[in-house]
Amino acid sequence: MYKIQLMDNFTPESTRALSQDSYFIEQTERPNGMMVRSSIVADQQITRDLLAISRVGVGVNTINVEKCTENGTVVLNTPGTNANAVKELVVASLLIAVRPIFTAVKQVKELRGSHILAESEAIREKLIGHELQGKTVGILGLGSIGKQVGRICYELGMDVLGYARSPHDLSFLTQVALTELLKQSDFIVILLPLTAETNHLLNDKAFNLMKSGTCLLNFGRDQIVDNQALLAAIDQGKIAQYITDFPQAEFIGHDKIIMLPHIGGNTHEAIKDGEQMASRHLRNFLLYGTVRDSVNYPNARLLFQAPYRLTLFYQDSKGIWAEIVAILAQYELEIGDMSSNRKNGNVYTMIDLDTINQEKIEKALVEMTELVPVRRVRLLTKPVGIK
Ligand SMILES: NC(=O)C1=CN([C@@H]2O[C@H](COP(=O)(O)OP(=O)(O)OC[C@H]3O[C@@H](n4cnc5c(N)ncnc54)[C@H](O)[C@@H]3O)[C@@H](O)[C@H]2O)C=CC1
Ligand SMILES: O=C(O)C(=O)COP(=O)(O)O
Repeated sequence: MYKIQLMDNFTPESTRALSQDSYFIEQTERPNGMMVRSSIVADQQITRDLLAISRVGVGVNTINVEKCTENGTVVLNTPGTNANAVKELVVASLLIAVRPIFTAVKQVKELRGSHILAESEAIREKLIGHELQGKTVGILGLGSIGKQVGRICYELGMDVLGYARSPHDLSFLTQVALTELLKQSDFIVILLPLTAETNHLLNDKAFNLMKSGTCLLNFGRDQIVDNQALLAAIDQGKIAQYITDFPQAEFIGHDKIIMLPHIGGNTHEAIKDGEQMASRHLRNFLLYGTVRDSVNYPNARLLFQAPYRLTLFYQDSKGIWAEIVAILAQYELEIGDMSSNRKNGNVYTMIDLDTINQEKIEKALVEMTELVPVRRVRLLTKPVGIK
């Protein structure tokens, strides 16, 4: 039985994949698996018992991934499940940026009397907007969301620039260096994760490169923008409008800043898809050792044909594999089938075993766990019902 802790409110249907036969959902201080949406996972919650954290959503800045990696805890997420939701809100925000929609609705609400049509005709003069067509939009981050936003902006008739670390072959946008994107764009949309590299990526230097009157949209994370530099850029006229999905105290009441309460991925469709994918990922890792969509483990899949499976997660260091093989040989554990994959200096290996001797496997597990580069060793038994 694996103990699963649900860190946020999840619908019963979405956690159906966590079958009651193999899982026990409870609030416990030492769970083996965690399902989390936006709650912060505290460092002390990353205990030795914690095998996996499954994030419903994409950003993992609320989880200490480095600590999880050292602890051998896999961190899984659900890329793509909320991409359409964010894309649609970015389009709405671009339209809000060019058309005085809120002011228009407010002014019409204030109209009274039988001449409402004539009166609304009269207020139109001060409600003239702009069009997106023909303007240049620069997209920072060409992942699941960035690509979708790029495509729809192209379909809206915009010239689309994109910034990414590696080359992408996307017919609807031109990939450029960051400085070029900042210089040429009328609209800049942040769709990057928060990392050490992207923290305050938009600082004084970046704002100085921008055109006067640029409109900035932030759907990535708050800290990608240096707030003080942004306020100065607004004062200098570099930024005409800032629309962010991450409210900040220092922006309250600012007439050039629109704040949304982190609702980019907040649709019933995206939440349902994300929860289902996260619970499937968690179940497949706990039961079969399968890894899909992890930020710290490499992807790994192996048909579970033998009765037993050994999984090892270890630092990729010289001689480690020879040491593991020596332990297998010493305790007469014969490799049936195996898979081994690398990511960011770590290796994840699954070894299927046809037969084990209980006493010997226990000793082998202890010795493997004691190898310095090894972060996590697990012995899985083929679940009943799997052919
Ligand atoms: N406002 C909201 O509700 C939501 C916000 N997000 C945010 O948007 C981010 C992106 O989401 P997805 O597109 O789904 O993720 P993704 O993982 O598909 O894409 C992220 C992209 O950013 C790129 N990237 C990372 N560091 C970079 C750097 N230093 N320079 C250039 N490119 C870099 C990656 O290579 C990847 O292509 C998430 O990490 C999250 O912070 C995501 C979903 C909802
Ligand atoms: O997926 C992400 O990174 C998001 O920002 C969406 O977060 P949420 O799942 O809505 O708390």
